[in-house]
Amino acid sequence: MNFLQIKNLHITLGNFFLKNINLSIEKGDYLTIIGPTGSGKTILLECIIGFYKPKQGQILLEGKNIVDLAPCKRNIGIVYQDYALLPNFTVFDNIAYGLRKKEKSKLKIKAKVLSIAQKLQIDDLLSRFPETLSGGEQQRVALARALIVNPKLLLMDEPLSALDINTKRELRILLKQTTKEFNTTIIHVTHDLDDVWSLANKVAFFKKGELLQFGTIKEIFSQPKTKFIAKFIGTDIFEARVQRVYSSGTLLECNGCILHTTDFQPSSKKVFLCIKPDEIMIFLEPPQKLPNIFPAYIEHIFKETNLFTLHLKSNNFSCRALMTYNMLKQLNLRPGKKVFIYLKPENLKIIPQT
Ligand SMILES: Nc1ncnc2c1ncn2[C@@H]1O[C@H](COP(=O)(O)OP(=O)(O)OP(=O)(O)O)[C@@H](O)[C@H]1O
Repeated sequence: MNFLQIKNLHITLGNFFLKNINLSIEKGDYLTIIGPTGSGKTILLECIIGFYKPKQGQILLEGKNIVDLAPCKRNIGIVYQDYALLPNFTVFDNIAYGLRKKEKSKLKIKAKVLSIAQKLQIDDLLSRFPETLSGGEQQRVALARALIVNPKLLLMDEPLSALDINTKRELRILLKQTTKEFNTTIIHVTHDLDDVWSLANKVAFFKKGELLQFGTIKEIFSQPKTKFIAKFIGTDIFEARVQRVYSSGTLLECNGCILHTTDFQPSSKKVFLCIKPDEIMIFLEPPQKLPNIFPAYIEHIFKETNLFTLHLKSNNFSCRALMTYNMLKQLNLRPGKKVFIYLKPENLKIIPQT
């Protein structure tokens, strides 16, 4: 039995439809929901918590269909981007708020609040009021308030998006540690692929009310099902033709280059070739006896967060490569420099052109 199973779910809200959603997760899974704006990610969360009733379908939590259960009876917590703390309550009272409905012993409440506040490193803030806290501190309080009642399932709608990069990083670590310790099952809506990489083990991709792909993080990132998903997750896409399928892979023609990949796509001759910028290798001299080596030069180098993106141009195509600062320095890479690109056959993925 799956911990959470969503079966044939249809939701209608005004002119918007979520259509035939099917997915299931296990206890302790961390599912991130991604996709363009307006694709129905929040509506799905709010349907799971019980704010909207589906038109059709089931939401089975530990085998029990909860669609007719009042939100307060579902034992599902939710954390929003804007924290939604009670302004006239201290941090202590905000965290204790939900627990007081279940637990009457003041001593037990105090001990639980202290314990979770310590875990989330906000125990020195307990007497303060929300408006005196930073965004990162408020989000920790919101998280403590959600976790203290030990929800079966915790839903989070862009919980880190209002925070700066460093606070996001710290909170991701805390989120990972705390939810692991509590063995919380999480569904987290985000626009930030760093959240997906650092937190999730499963990913659901939505577009215009449809679940386009659902799978493990490896499946989504290494085998995106459509060109749209591949682009969204930052992969470079090229049109290619299958030349030959052989026992250990496929030979492709792409802009006049012949490429080897270990991937198969037998259903289609015309395919898209996906190259992930973090999987491109750069050499100063052409390595011997390796396939898929192309001379290129560096057009531009851009700094993005703590990595550098190199824009590379070969005779046949342009692509991007991600590098650390150390790598850039070690190879003395700069705009205009000639290099050799190595596209490892295992890293080249193909999807059909439909
Ligand atoms: N109560 C409502 N009644 C009618 N339409 C709604 C309602 N709530 C949301 N919508 C519409 O449903 C669509 C999906 O909304 P939703 O908030 O789920 O998108 P989202 O994928 O979470 O987007 P974002 O990434 O921008 O937060 C949007 O077009 C939105 O305008």
